[in-house]
Amino acid sequence: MSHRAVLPEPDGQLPFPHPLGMSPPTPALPLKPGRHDAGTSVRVENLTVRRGRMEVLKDLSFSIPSGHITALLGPSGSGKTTLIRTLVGVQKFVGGSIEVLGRPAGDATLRGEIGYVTQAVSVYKDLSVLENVRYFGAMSGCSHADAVAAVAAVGLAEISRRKAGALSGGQFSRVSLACALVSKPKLLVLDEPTVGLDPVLRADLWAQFTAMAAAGTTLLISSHVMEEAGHADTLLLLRGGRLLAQLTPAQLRQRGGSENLELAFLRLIQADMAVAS
Ligand SMILES: Nc1ncnc2c1ncn2[C@@H]1O[C@H](COP(=O)(O)OP(=O)(O)OP(=O)(O)O)[C@@H](O)[C@H]1O
Repeated sequence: MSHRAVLPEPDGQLPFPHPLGMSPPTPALPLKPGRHDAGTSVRVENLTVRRGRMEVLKDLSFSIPSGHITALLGPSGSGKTTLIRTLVGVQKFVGGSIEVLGRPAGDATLRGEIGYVTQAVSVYKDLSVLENVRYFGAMSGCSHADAVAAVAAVGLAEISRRKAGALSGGQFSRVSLACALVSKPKLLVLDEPTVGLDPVLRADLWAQFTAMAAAGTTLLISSHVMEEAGHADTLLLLRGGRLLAQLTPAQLRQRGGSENLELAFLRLIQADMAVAS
């Protein structure tokens, strides 16, 4: 279903959430060597999104390089989820253009190529880990072996027959990740995947994301945790619906004058506020 063919809800949301999955060229960023770089996966140009009466994204332009990890960071309410929803094609936009993997956001042909893990985990509690992953995999024509591999990739092989309802919070959210991974998406979009996870699990997940990027997957990951930004190749910093900067963690440390990414981001925000006032 094309983005334009779907009637939006009054606040601009599309009437169904489906797991879908774009720009002036981004200034050249010094990305880590050795990663795939087949070009650009997402191009966004002058994107404006309204929810209700509020303009929640204002004239954003950026691009996301293929085969790299891009972290989307910003204070609560800055528009991270809205941006993700727009990229995957479930949120209407009122201005600008978005191209995902060379097609308009929301294009039906993108369905099998984008994995989207929402903040609210959508997993069936009365199905086992493997059954959940097989169910979501079946929608994209994946085999049993694909499902087994996805369960193993998130470290749940040993408990693959356990009901999802009987898992810990961290295990539960990894089932959701396996459901998104099973179809081997080219673009994986994760909305705050590490919320509520302990530091060990968080580190495990980031190691998996890094391995996926090395294998050629493009990842867009939103997070509140600035510490995690250090694992990403590129950072998109949002504030109040505007793109404050797109830069590497090293560039953020340099611009913010601190090795501590949280402090460096805070200084960028303060500088932005000073300019605005
Ligand atoms: N359904 C909605 N209708 C109207 N406004 C909304 C709706 N959902 C979100 N908003 C508003 O849009 C803005 C951006 O919200 P969004 O959820 O994208 O931010 P966020 O950065 O993801 O926040 P958080 O980190 O807290 O999840 C906020 O001001 C929010 O109040």
